[in-house]
Amino acid sequence: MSRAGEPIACKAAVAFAPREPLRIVDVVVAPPQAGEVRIKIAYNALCHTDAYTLGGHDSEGKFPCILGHEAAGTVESVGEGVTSCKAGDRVIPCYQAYCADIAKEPCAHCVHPKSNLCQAVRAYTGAGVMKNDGKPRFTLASDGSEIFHFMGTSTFSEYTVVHEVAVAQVGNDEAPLDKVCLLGCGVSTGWGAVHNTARVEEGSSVAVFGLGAVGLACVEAAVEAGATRIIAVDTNDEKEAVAREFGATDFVNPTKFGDKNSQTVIAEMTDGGVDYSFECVGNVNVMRSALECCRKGWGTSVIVGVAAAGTEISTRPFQLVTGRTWKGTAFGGYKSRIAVPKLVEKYMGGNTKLDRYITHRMKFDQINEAFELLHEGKCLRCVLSFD
Ligand SMILES: NC(=O)c1ccc[n+]([C@@H]2O[C@H](COP(=O)([O-])OP(=O)(O)OC[C@H]3O[C@@H](n4cnc5c(N)ncnc54)[C@H](O)[C@@H]3O)[C@@H](O)[C@H]2O)c1
Ligand SMILES: N[C@@H](CCC(=O)N[C@@H](CSCO)C(=O)NCC(=O)O)C(=O)O
Ligand SMILES: [Zn+2]
Ligand SMILES: [Zn+2]
Repeated sequence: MSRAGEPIACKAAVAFAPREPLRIVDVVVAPPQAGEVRIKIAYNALCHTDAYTLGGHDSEGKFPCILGHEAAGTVESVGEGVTSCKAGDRVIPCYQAYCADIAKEPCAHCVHPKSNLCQAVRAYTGAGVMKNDGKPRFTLASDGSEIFHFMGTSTFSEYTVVHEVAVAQVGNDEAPLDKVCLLGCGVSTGWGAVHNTARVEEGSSVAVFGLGAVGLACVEAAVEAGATRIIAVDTNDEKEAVAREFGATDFVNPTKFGDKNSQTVIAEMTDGGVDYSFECVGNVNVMRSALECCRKGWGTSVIVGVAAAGTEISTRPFQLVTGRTWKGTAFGGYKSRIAVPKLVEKYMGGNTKLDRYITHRMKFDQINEAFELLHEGKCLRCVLSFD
């Protein structure tokens, strides 16, 4: 029986306050308004950014909220005027929207070839509300109080409401949602950081700092781009095996460098520095090392990690005067709604390591255990199922 136009009561994992475990409670999800889509979420993975916001490090973090932004599901119903998807479509919610083929007046970023930072709904997703009326669509079943959205996706709920501009079609009917949910954030971001943001060329040398799913996706893409030296850097020795499996040629652990810093060690290993580096940790000191381990003259460092509120990056300006470039990337530079179905096809073509990032599977109600695994460095991606 269709529940279109009606509120839906369901389970969600609510973050009531920073640094508190999520609580699975009954919530009410309002019907989608104009330009909105209600999605039944099937699978979620945890990204470090969920942990970062739950940890109280996000200057945009609002509580209580429903976290989650790496997921896949099926459209339950759509609001007035929605044309790009319909009930029953298999979709991936995208925290990074794309409005060019939907909005009457697309934003400047969506029409510009150099940006994927759609601004159509960004102010609202940052504030944890929907654009139409400036309110959330979630309320607590127990007392009717409002619960904020997160990153415009809030996928840690059986049902969520997102803006139409944030809904990517899976496209391929055969694509397994329990795998392609990963394309909603971390893996796509690492692939895109290498191919779109840095544009790593054949024969390059690369250093990747942080070997979670994002960093390993950088390693995977660097191999694909033809990099011949890939130095994997992590403080956890247990990451060496998986880094080498993904194609890293070297592994180093900065806690074992003694008096030397990472930039000195990597410059020595490469006779002057790497062509490209990727910071996939979210630590401003590591960001500095990642920049400074790049080769004078042309080395480029890409910041992928998300650093805590209040922190700032620094380096000697001389590092840039002498030809290094410091860049950053959000969702790997992919224009989300048009890129995601292509990434699904790439996966279906069989030439990716996407399955390998899934190290754990759990039921949705084990979500706090999944967060613990992520913090302990024991998992790349844990996929949570609602069934
Ligand atoms: N820019 C984007 O669009 C985007 C997208 C997804 C994730 N992120 C960010 O990317 C980062 C990585 O995400 P993830 O899900 O792979 O995280 P993760 O927690 O799975 O992996 C982080 C890795 O960094 C390692 N590490 C910790 N401190 C280190 C140090 N000082 N030096 C070297 N390695 C260190 C850890 O051992 C771990 O292996 C996070 O900051 C996340 O918020 C950004
Ligand atoms: N809210 C934080 C910034 C968080 C951040 O940088 N998010 C990344 C995506 S992380 C995905 O796991 C991003 O894409 N940022 C671009 C954007 O949010 O528009 C803060 O306020 O510092
Ligand atoms: Zn846009
Ligand atoms: Zn993420």
